Amino acid sequence: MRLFGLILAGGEGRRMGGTDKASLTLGGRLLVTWVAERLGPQVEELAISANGDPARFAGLGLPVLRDEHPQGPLSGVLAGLRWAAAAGADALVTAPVDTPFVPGDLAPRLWLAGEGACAVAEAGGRVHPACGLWPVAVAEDLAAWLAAGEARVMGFAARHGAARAGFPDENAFLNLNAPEDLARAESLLRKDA
Ligand SMILES: Nc1nc2c(ncn2[C@@H]2O[C@H](COP(=O)(O)OP(=O)(O)OP(=O)(O)O)[C@@H](O)[C@H]2O)c(=O)[nH]1
Ligand SMILES: [Mg+2]
Repeated sequence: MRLFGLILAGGEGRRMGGTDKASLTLGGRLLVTWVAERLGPQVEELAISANGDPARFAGLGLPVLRDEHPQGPLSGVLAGLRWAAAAGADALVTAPVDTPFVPGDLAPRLWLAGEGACAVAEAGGRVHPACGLWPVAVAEDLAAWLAAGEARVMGFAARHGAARAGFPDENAFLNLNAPEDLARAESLLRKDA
């Protein structure tokens, strides 16, 4: 089984005041670095899904994949699936750049839950579909789904009967959408220290 990984960082961060969330720091480290360090060891190859100037990620040494048509996170998933398929991977594991505490066993648990088919993460009764596993075989169906104007990750997961992989720690999926979420993540870090 060849699993590739993708950090979703193609959003505009409007709730964060229009900041590129990848460039925010938590505990003195870039958010994109947090996610790269957690997801990278779980996959064979890792890339970043982002629009705008790719030079801002040069320090990470990872491929940067642009959306063909930015239409939400699924546009990034499609670019990632095409990249993974071209390199002979079986599936892509995605995690958003604003989820710094993403579990170190995300990929294997998603893989086990879905037995290689689509799977999404769940913790504390909430589903986190941007933390998901997508077989390369769904790429063209995703392209058609996006072309039909659909954009919801949860909707696409449901369309493929995605399995749910349960995780014990809700904080692992803490999503930094607004400045107060970043403050909460900083306070969790201080508690752990
Ligand atoms: N490739 C790609 N990723 C996206 C797109 N829109 C959102 N994302 C990513 O999907 C994840 C979840 O999106 P949000 O939490 O809404 O982030 P966002 O869109 O940057 O923030 P808001 O503008 O406040 O909604 C984040 O990691 C985003 O970077 C897009 O059009 N293309
Ligand atoms: Mg958004």
